[in-house]
Amino acid sequence: MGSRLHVVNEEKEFSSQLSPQLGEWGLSNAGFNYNVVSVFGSQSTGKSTLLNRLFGTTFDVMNESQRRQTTKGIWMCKAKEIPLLVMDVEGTDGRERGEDQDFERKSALFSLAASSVLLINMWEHQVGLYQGANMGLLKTVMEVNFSMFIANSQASFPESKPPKTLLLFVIRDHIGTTPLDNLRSTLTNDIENIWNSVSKPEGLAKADLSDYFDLGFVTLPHKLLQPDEFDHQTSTIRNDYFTKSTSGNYILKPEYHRQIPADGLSHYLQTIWDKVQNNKDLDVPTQQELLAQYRCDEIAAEALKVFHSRLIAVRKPVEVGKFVPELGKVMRDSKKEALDMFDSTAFRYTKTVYEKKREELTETISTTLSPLYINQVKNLHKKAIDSYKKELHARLKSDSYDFSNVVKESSIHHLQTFIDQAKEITLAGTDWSYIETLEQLKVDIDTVSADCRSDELIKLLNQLERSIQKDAGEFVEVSLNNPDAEMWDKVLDRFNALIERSKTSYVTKAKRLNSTDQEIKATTGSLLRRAWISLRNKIEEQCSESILLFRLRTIFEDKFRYDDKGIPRVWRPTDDIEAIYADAREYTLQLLKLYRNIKPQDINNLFTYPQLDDSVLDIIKVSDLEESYNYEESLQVLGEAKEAQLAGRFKKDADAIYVEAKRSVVSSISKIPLWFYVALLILGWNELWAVLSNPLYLTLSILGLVTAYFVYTLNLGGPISTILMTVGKEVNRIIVDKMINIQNEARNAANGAATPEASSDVNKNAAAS
Ligand SMILES: Nc1nc2c(ncn2[C@@H]2O[C@H](COP(=O)(O)OP(=O)(O)OP(=O)(O)O)[C@@H](O)[C@H]2O)c(=O)[nH]1
Repeated sequence: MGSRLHVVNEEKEFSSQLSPQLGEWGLSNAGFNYNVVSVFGSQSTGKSTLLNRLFGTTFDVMNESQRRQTTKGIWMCKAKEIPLLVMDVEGTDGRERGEDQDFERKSALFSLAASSVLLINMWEHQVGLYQGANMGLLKTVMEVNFSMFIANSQASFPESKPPKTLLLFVIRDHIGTTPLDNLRSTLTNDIENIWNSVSKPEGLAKADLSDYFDLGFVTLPHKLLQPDEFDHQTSTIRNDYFTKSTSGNYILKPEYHRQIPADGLSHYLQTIWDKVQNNKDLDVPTQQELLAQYRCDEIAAEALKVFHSRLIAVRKPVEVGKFVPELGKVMRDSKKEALDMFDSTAFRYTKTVYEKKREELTETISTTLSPLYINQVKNLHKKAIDSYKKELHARLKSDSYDFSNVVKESSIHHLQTFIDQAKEITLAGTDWSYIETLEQLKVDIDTVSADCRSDELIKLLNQLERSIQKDAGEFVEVSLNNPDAEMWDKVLDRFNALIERSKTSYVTKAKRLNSTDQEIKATTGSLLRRAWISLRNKIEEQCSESILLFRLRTIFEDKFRYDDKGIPRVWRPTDDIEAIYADAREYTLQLLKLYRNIKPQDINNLFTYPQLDDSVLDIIKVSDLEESYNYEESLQVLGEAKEAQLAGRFKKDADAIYVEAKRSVVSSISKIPLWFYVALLILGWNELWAVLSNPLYLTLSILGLVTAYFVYTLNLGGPISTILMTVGKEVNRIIVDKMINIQNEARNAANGAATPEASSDVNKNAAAS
């Protein structure tokens, strides 16, 4: 607390340390709960001594032996235990500054702008003397008071009066011979005279001194001659005038306060000094307003900084399309926190400025939050649509549902949820609106419902188409495998019945999906077209070349190889194979003609479907195949060329079967006649009897017959002959080798003395041969 600050130094420069110093003194957040006191008086009149005694400050006191000026510029120190800033101003008539009277005036202006109390320090013997009693300085103070506080007061302080200043005269070395009352009256008289001589602004010519200044007078005994009394008196003044607010003499009254909040004091004094220093008009109310603007901006900036930091966590997710449930709370809390922070300090500044700046801050906050709101509303919209889709699909999966009810319930629920959540993030006092998005959501929900219904219809159509395909596949195959004149009647009859069932089922389900009659009509038409295409595909499949050829061949064989009773024919030479063959072939070729066209006997069985037109295409999408399908063309199954080709191939197959039949007759004719066996028995009777009567021959014969039987029945003829052939070859090879060896040995024996080489050559030649 003992530290002091050279607020304005000898070079008339304002200190940059005032703001931190105020913080050190614990006054930054004091608001209006502080005061400023300045002391004026001639040089070396004990001003610093007085301040140190009164307020416990640490201003330099002149060294008795040197008698040199100690206070240069303006010093500031905080009073001990009182929220009071004390300014020690360089003494008037400063000898060191010589003719620089300008500083006096500047310091007076500066002190008056900040201080609620001006202490005028003077010796008792100076009372009544114009120069010594600083009367010149007082005149300056009174004059500048007008220009500083009053000139624009109507503009700046429309409701309030300009602040008053207390001039407290401290009469030093008061011996007591002249009572204080006399001194007071002399000084009051002098001051009144000065007041009267001061040129006053227009309209204030008759203004009273007491409207702007209060006067106070205290005396102090000689410090050196009456030290105890001096101490006692300074202590009394400190308590009564500056400490005890309940005391009758207490002078730190609110009416003297300059209404500069402590947090803005540094900037305010700096500006004041700059104006004073540059000899510019010093209009305190304007300065206060400027200060208010400056400080309110500063406070708002600090509040906004904190405000932005609160939004970091939610900003990104909201921007990337994520729904942030706590956004409403975060926005409300951060806005309130910022405004509270602003209010807590800024409310002390000029009301109009404060209110305007608060409005600006509110606007900035709203502008910052607005994109978050807009994004969050978009996210809500997306969330509502996604959730609506999911719910709709889930509910439509259940076996029994009423589409219109499901849509109604679900859409009301989602719209209400959207409204509730959008309301929750709509901050009071803003013109934010979610109505446009709500309207869009309604449209989108309707679109989703329509899409969903359309999907369900398509799903239904697909299911029925598959079911028709399966059922049609079975009866088409059965009917086409047994061709007769009523083949197509059977197919179409079954198909019509199937379509009738499917149509009834479809219409029932489509009505549950809330489809309109038009939609049902259009989609039923599509179902019929698709069903016909499926049937036609199945017919195509069953009339493919291979299947049809196989079928013709089967029909032919049935007719050719089996008689009318269905018994297989064993061809005899007496049979008229050619006629049977021609008959069967003609019969089959006639049946082939049935496959040419889908042509029922009963014309009523002919299936038709509604044609596609634009009104249908407006309602449903159809495949290209369905759109371009030609019903008339689809009635033709086999083209002429294909039929001729099939007939040709069939004839070849039939011919082959015919030739086979013919061959079987020829082979049966070429068998050994019976009489040959009778002749053989008569001629070979003796040999047969010889075998039968001899047990050995009989046994061998039976064994031979049994073996032959098994070889024949098990079809072992081939393998056995292969084995026998192989064995024969092997035996042949061994015999040849043996014979060569024997020949070589015989030749060696005949030659006698043949050489080993010659012998070897012979062997090689023999081997080679
Ligand atoms: N006669 C007398 N002398 C005093 C009194 N108080 C202080 N002094 C002396 O006056 C001299 C100047 O005291 P300062 O307190 O330095 O006076 P100042 O007005 O602050 O001086 P500057 O800052 O240089 O203008 C010192 O030598 C003090 O001892 C007093 O009440 N009576």
